[in-house]
Amino acid sequence: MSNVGNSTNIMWHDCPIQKQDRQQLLQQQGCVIWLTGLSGSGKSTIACALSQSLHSKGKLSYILDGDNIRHGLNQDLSFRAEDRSENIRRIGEVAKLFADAGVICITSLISPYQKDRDACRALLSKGDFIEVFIDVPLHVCEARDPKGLYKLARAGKIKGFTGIDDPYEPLCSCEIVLQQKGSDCKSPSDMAEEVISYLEENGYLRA
Ligand SMILES: Nc1ncnc2c1ncn2[C@@H]1O[C@H](COP(=O)(O)OS(=O)(=O)O)[C@@H](OP(=O)(O)O)[C@H]1O
Ligand SMILES: Nc1ncnc2c1ncn2[C@@H]1O[C@H](COP(=O)(O)OP(=O)(O)O)[C@@H](O)[C@H]1O
Repeated sequence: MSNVGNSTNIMWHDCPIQKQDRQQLLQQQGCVIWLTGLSGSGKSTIACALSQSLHSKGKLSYILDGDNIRHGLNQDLSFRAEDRSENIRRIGEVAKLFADAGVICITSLISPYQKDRDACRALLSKGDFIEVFIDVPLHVCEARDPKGLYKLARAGKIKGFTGIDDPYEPLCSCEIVLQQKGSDCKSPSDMAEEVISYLEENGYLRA
């Protein structure tokens, strides 16, 4: 019996069918691909391109998108620093369950704080957390502005908007950097293929 947080006298139950058995069934390695970057950097688009490419290869993936999860599980959370941290923590825990199920879980969240991303990495076994920084400069994201949110933030109609009056802490160390700089124009599917190459080279797409 143990105590975890506010839960007392609880006991972990194991099942004879484990992650390895599910991976064998799926012929892949369950893992978390953590996409992070500014609003408008391309997280959702790249997540979809990646999921489509994996699907065409017969690999099971699932996307946890920040905007979508805030429609349900995380609808009680705002964009204050502590709520963003709780958003990341919960999605990190859900992603861990997907990885344990043997699924390639793709998360698509701004996740602006290094310590929150590191805490999610620490939830998983070594190699199961693949951090991907979508390194697109603010001026490019702002020029895209597909939802008109940067315009509203610049006009002071949204307070605490990432990149404008709220921080984004770039990555110290991560597995993959996808850059969109100057004349280096990569399409979302080019970027997704960079991630696929990493997965293939590191054995994630076989049991
Ligand atoms: N204040 C503020 N700052 C940043 N983003 C905002 C804000 N308010 C609303 N939005 C919209 O919420 C989307 C980001 O949600 P996330 O859950 O990914 O954010 S976070 O990781 O908790 O920081 C983000 O989606 P993306 O553009 O896909 O990143 C925005 O559409
Ligand atoms: N590699 C890319 N090159 C050019 N435009 C892109 C690229 N990736 C995404 N976009 C465009 O940028 C905009 C923002 O993309 P989105 O995936 O919604 O970003 P995020 O989820 O990070 O907010 C969309 O209009 C999308 O079509």
